[in-house]
Amino acid sequence: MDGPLPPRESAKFIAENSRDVSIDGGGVQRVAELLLAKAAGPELRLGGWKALHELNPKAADEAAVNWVFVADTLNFSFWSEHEEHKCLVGYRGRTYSGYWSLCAAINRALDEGIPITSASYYATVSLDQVRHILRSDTDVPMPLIEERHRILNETGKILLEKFEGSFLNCVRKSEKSAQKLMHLVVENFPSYRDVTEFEGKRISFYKRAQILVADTWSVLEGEGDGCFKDISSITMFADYRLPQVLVHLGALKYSEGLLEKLLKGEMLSYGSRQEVEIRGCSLWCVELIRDCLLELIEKKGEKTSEEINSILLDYYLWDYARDHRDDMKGIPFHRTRCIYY
Ligand SMILES: Nc1nc2c(c(CN[C@H]3C=C[C@H](O)[C@@H]3O)cn2[C@@H]2O[C@H](COP(=O)(O)O)[C@@H](O)[C@H]2O)c(=O)[nH]1
Repeated sequence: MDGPLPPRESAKFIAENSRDVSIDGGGVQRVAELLLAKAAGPELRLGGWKALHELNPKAADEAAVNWVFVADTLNFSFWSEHEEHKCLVGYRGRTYSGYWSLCAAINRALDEGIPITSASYYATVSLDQVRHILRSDTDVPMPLIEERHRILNETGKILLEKFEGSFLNCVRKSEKSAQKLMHLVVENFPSYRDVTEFEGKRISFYKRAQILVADTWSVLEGEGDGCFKDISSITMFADYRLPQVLVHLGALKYSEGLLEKLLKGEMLSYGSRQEVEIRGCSLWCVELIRDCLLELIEKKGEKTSEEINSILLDYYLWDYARDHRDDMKGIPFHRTRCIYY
């Protein structure tokens, strides 16, 4: 049986057939202009991954690659029922929420001598140990703890069996192809198979597989094993924050009915029509923003420190969403509880 449509083609197909979500051309242009002002800055460059995020590894060695692998294996579903009542992790004097609470918990475990980034450890780690490692400073635990435990055991066992316990061996098998690495990951690790159906077609987003490739590229600083010749073929990562920020910036629009549903906090199930339209239109929207930005850079002869791709746009927009949480209060994010994003 043929595989699903790749993410970029899936997104184009969804955007062309979407009913409740649409892309606003004027908004796309405005976001591209916002990004143009940053094109030569520190955010829209590969080095930002380390320079702007204190919890990310500073090294570019095997241990750092295995840190990225365990972080992206668990990189899903941090949103809480009530925004003011959520999982928080204190680490080295700062308090972290959401995705960063996961990174803080990983670094806290390593400081405590728990080898959470070693496959030989997490292949057989117990549920109680995972509860301890991911413990929250509030009475709200990190969501889906049981699924995180199951996925750690499953993923650790596969990494030991097929890649001698190190994700760097999987990276090396990709022969510096981002696409090959993405497919190696989804073929070998079931929890990364972010695939569903839309209008009778099998489509894929591969959100965690794509961000894993991107973070591997970033932690290896785009050099050596991380010098992927086709890194610009990786698209933005279809999570629940990017749609929210794209609506906030006016590049994406929801129908009245869908907006009302999201404002009420109703959940959308993984693979439902509206959930797929939100993810697909967001992905396609970022592709259009990238095309528009590259045109503007060309026209203005703007100098950029390196090639701008969808990964760097995604990272920037995700950080932007983090830094503008209050401005975005009125814009709901869609609530889907799943292990894929
Ligand atoms: N599109 C996209 N989605 C991303 C990331 C990240 C973090 N990665 C980079 C960030 C800094 C470093 O550079 C990392 O490389 C997490 N997420 C998703 O967001 C959600 C969590 O959100 P909140 O509840 O607010 O923490 C959840 O679905 C999570 O999977 C990204 O970069 N892009």
